[in-house]
Amino acid sequence: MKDKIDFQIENLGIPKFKSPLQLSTVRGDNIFTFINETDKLVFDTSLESYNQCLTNNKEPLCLEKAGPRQNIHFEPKNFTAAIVTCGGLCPGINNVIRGIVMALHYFYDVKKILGIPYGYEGLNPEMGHDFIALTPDKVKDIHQFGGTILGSSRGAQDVSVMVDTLVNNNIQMLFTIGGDGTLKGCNAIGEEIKKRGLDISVVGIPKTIDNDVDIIDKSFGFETAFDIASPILKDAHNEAHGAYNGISIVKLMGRDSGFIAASASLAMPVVNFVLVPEMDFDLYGENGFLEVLKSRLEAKHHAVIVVAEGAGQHLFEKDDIVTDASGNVQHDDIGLFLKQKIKEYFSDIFPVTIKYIDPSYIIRSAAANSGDSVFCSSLAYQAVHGAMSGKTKFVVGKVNDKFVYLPISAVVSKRKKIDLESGFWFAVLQSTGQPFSIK
Ligand SMILES: Nc1ncnc2c1ncn2[C@@H]1O[C@H](COP(=O)(O)OP(=O)(O)OP(=O)(O)O)[C@@H](O)[C@H]1O
Ligand SMILES: O=P(O)(O)OC[C@H]1O[C@](O)(CO)[C@@H](O)[C@@H]1O
Ligand SMILES: [Mg+2]
Repeated sequence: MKDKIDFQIENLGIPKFKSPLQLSTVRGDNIFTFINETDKLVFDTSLESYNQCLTNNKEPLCLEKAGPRQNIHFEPKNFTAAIVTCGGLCPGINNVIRGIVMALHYFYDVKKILGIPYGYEGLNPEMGHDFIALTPDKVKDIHQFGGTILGSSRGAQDVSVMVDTLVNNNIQMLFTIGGDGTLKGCNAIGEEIKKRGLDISVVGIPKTIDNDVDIIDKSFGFETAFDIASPILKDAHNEAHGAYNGISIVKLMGRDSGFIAASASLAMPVVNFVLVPEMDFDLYGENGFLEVLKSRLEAKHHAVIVVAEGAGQHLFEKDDIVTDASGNVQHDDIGLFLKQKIKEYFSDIFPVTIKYIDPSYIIRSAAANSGDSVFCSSLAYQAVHGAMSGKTKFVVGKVNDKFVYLPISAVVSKRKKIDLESGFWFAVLQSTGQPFSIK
C-alpha cells in the first residue's frame, strides 16, 4: 500500500547542503534521528477509516512529519531571514519570535535576521518603518512579555510590493506569525514568489486566541487566553451568588468560533449557560433562552452566562455589515444586547440583579502561560527546520498531538468551529447543565 500525500508541501528544490546539525541517522544511539521525507503520519487514525482504506484498496491520507532534515536547501550563513507578526495580539508571539531567532542563529548559523515592523505594512517601503535587527541578545528576554516586539497591523498590502521588498533586501526566508488572514497573505506572497521563480521560502506559524485555524489541534495562545478567562468566571459566579436572583454575564472573545467561551467554562465549572457562534439559539418561546434562564433562577436563584462575542448575531437586525481594515466582520455587541433583553424580560416577572463583565483584550495581551511557552518554542524550531529544508507555503502545527507540516492552503479553506455533535460540546453541556437546544 503506497501513501497518498494529499497534504503535499511544495519544495524550492532538491535540498543539496548537508545540515550542520550533528544528529543521528539510525535509531538506538540515544541521539535524535533526522526526519526522513518518507516519514509520514496517518491523518485519520480511526479504525473505521483504516478499514475503509482496506475495503476500497485506497491509500490513507498522510501528513508530513515536522523536524530537522539531513539535507537542507539553504546554505547556512549565506542568507537573510525575516519575521513578521500580523493581526490581533495573542499570548506567545514573542516566544515564537525568540525561538525562530535562536534556532536560526544557533542551529543553522544564520546571522542576519530581520524583524518586519507592524505586520505586512512593514513590507511596504512607503510606510517608512525601519526593519529591526534580531539577534539572540535582542530576543533573549522577550518571552516574558505579552504582545509582539515587532508590532502588528491589519489591512491589505500589495503582494507584489511585499515581494519586491523581500528581493531588494535579499530576504530568502519569511516567517509569518498570524491568524487565517496572515496565512492567506503568506500563501499569496508564496504564489507571487513562485510566479517570479524566486528562491524564497515562506512559512506560517498559526496564531489566534480564537483557535479557529482548521485541521490543527490548537493554535498557540488559545490555552493562555482561556486560562486567563477562567478565574474571571469564578469572580462572575461570586457576583451572581451574592444577590438573590443574581445574573452575571461574561462576554469573551471569539469572533466566529466559541472555543474560548467553551473551554474557559469547562475549566471553571460554575457556568450555567455558554452561548457560542456555532449555536442558533432563540431568546423567546417555551424553550427559548429567557424562559430557560427563568427556570434556572427559580431553582437556584443565581446564574452565570458566558457568551462568545460572535454568538447570537442572527438576533440583530442589520442594515449593513461593518468590517475592519482586513475585511473581518465586526459583530454587534451581544453582551450588552443580552443584558438589555434579560432586564426587559424580567421587569414584570421578578426582580433580578445583572452584572455585566467584558474582559475584552485582557485575555490576549498577556504573556504565554507555561503550556503555551513550551508549545511556542517547539513550533518555532519546527518552522525553522522546515524552512531550512526548502519547504515553502507551509504551516507548522500539531495534528493528533504530533508536530507536522501542512500546506497553508489546507488550513485556510475554512474556519475551525465547535462541532455541536462532538464530545467537546457534550462535555460543555454536561458541565453547565444547559439544555441541548435552546429554541
Ligand atoms: N487573502 C489575503 N491575501 C493577502 N493578504 C491577506 C489576505 N487576507 C488577509 N490578509 C492580510 O493579512 C493580515 C492579517 O489579517 P487579519 O487582520 O485578518 O488577521 P489574522 O491574521 O486573521 O489574525 P486574527 O486572528 O487576529 O484575526 C492583514 O494585513 C491582511 O490584509
Ligand atoms: O479589536 P481587534 O484588534 O481588531 O481584534 C478583535 C478580534 O481579534 C480576535 O481576538 C482574534 O485575534 C477576535 O477574537 C476578536 O474579534
Ligand atoms: Mg483572522
